[in-house]
Amino acid sequence: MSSTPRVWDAGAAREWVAVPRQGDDKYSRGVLGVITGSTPYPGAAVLGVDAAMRTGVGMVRYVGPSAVTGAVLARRPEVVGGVGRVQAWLIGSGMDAQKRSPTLADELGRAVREGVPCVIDAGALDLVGDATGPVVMTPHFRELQRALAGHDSDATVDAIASDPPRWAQRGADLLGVTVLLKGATTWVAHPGSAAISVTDAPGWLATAGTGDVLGGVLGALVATHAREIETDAATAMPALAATAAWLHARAAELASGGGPITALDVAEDLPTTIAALLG
Ligand SMILES: NC(=O)C1=CN([C@@H]2O[C@H](COP(=O)(O)OP(=O)(O)OC[C@H]3O[C@@H](n4cnc5c(N)ncnc54)[C@H](O)[C@@H]3O)[C@@H](O)[C@H]2O)[C@@H](O)CC1
Ligand SMILES: Nc1ncnc2c1ncn2[C@@H]1O[C@H](COP(=O)(O)OP(=O)(O)O)[C@@H](O)[C@H]1O
Repeated sequence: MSSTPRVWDAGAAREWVAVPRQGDDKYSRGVLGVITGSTPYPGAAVLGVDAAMRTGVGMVRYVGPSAVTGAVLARRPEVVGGVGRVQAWLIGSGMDAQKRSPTLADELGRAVREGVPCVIDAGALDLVGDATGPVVMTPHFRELQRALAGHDSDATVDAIASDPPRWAQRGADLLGVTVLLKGATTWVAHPGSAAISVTDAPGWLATAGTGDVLGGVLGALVATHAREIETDAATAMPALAATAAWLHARAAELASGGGPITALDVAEDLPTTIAALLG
């Protein structure tokens, strides 16, 4: 489908932030399961988990190597370690698919086949086709090229960079999932729907680890909208992806104030950004 892209704005984003209701508890708000990070990239797990908690979620369950779990807990002692019931999974940030251990392959395989919504990033993008529930994948240009390599030989990095909305849509149509394509403008596409753009992120956001933060924001939004996704995933998944990119861009703007930022700065400014959005 090629209708005019929609530019996501505050009014649209406000509809997709779950505010705790009277009587909610940590489970009814939504639990996010996270399998991210690795010995070479422990920071990706810390960044994603910190961002998820600061976006607002009932609980995060983290599954990973003990050293990475230690780093996550040192930053966020609220996190619960180990597998348990979750409303959504965030997987893949800070991982290398080529170096996946059998244990990790088993954990990731179980997660994507559980039927709950999955946010799939970086080193788990090869598992998109195995998922049995709704998926939003979060590639940058090189990652989208790799994900489409077996599907469309025209999908080069240069081609994707020269027309990101077309390739986000092509990725969504070929893989049958929601695609959030990262870049200076973020493009969200879903099979059969008009694309959504998220614009005006500061260029300072182009720094290591901000994509890992975005994964955490999106994971939290997906985990706190299980009911909406079950009712109408085709509406909810792209809307939640666009809202995550919008919050991420606005938190980056707030953190930056015109100057440089780190990925953790963006995560730290998420609560103020969300409070301002909710007014
Ligand atoms: N703190 C952390 O733990 C971080 C972990 N990260 C993780 O790192 C993994 C790899 O992500 P990438 O996006 O880098 O993966 P990509 O494989 O897409 O990018 C690597 C590419 O960048 C090229 N490259 C490397 N250094 C370069 C340089 N100095 N100048 C120009 N090109 C250069 C390489 O040749 C390669 O083609 C992912 O799992 C990601 O989640 C990143 O998010 C960065 C932060
Ligand atoms: N020039 C830019 N202007 C604004 N935002 C950008 C720019 N380049 C990248 N971004 C954003 O920064 C983030 C980088 O994510 P990613 O490439 O996954 O990095 P990392 O793997 O280091 O976390 C994405 O949210 C992307 O949309």
